[in-house]
Amino acid sequence: MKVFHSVAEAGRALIGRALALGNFDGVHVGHQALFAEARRHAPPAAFTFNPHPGKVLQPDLAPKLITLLPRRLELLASLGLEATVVQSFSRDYARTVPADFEATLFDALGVAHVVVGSDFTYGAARAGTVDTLREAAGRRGAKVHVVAPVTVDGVVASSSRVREYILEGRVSAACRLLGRPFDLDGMVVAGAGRGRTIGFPTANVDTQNELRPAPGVYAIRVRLVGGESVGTWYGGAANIGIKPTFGGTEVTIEAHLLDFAGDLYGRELRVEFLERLRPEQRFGSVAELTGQIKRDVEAARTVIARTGA
Ligand SMILES: Cc1cc2nc3c(=O)[nH]c(=O)nc-3n(C[C@H](O)[C@H](O)[C@H](O)COP(=O)(O)O)c2cc1C
Ligand SMILES: Nc1ncnc2c1ncn2[C@@H]1O[C@H](COP(=O)(O)OP(=O)(O)O)[C@@H](O)[C@H]1O
Repeated sequence: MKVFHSVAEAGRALIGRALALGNFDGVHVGHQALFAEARRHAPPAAFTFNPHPGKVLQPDLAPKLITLLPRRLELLASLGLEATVVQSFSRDYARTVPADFEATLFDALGVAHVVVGSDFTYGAARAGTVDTLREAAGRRGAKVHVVAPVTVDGVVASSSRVREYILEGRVSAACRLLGRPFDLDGMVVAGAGRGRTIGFPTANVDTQNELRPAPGVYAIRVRLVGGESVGTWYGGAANIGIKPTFGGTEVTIEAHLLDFAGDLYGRELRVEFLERLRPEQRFGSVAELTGQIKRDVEAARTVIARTGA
């Protein structure tokens, strides 16, 4: 997938294409429906903003992102989009009037089809609507396709709903709306070195991702992202929390990989959250904790076998 960091850089590359518009945080099943619709009309491409407009316009209220830009682009590429335009979003850009945004799409980029969700608005004060977009397209012989909200088990797929689920630790519910497990990438850093001594070494994952699941114990899949054995998957059990048994105060994300022995320090991992197993607890002794971790690992094996990981 080609990534253009401005409309000027895209030049004539998107002429006649079907362009899906949105922030696409999380690239959930609703977003995926937009790309599927685009594909029905012409070679598909996406137009998205970075930073997220909320971060620029209301930094204090801005949500934690499900996907940082590199992951968002990776997902868009995996869905078969030919190109994505990443429009840099600023307070200045936010003043773009609807007619100028329309000119960007249909005159500068020259796309033949635009695909949006039914609640799409654009331009300063969100004055542009699906109706004004349709008129602007019609005047140039282009078409607008509006995709109805996608629901899963009666829940409308939305980035804000996915964020809510993740923050509540409801990672299997998030998975249904994302169409894949929620994941985060991070580097393995050193911890207190206690894991090995209790029989469950854990990779401490230092992530840049803004959103993390609520504290608790999870069944996970882990993929090595860079270096040796890239792409290999391991099942695992993760703890997100402060390790109250040891009087910890800082929240860490640690992953015990099943059937793995080796050195992970300095490696990059992708951790996929499959299912929440239980809340984090304070145990009266290390023996009680390790007894419980054994049971967690067995529970994780069952989940992983069921999800076909
Ligand atoms: C599956 C799993 C579940 C865990 N559950 C808890 C827990 O409920 N309470 C707790 O205090 N620590 C829990 N831990 C964290 C362990 O205390 C931690 O892995 C161990 O102390 C090693 O820490 P270190 O990496 O800082 O050396 C869990 C770890 C794993 C892998
Ligand atoms: N099955 C495994 N799962 C996770 N890490 C493992 C595993 N086997 C070996 N390791 C290694 O052990 C390290 C964790 O050991 P641990 O004693 O918990 O130390 P630390 O507290 O520094 O993370 C990992 O970073 C990794 O290099």
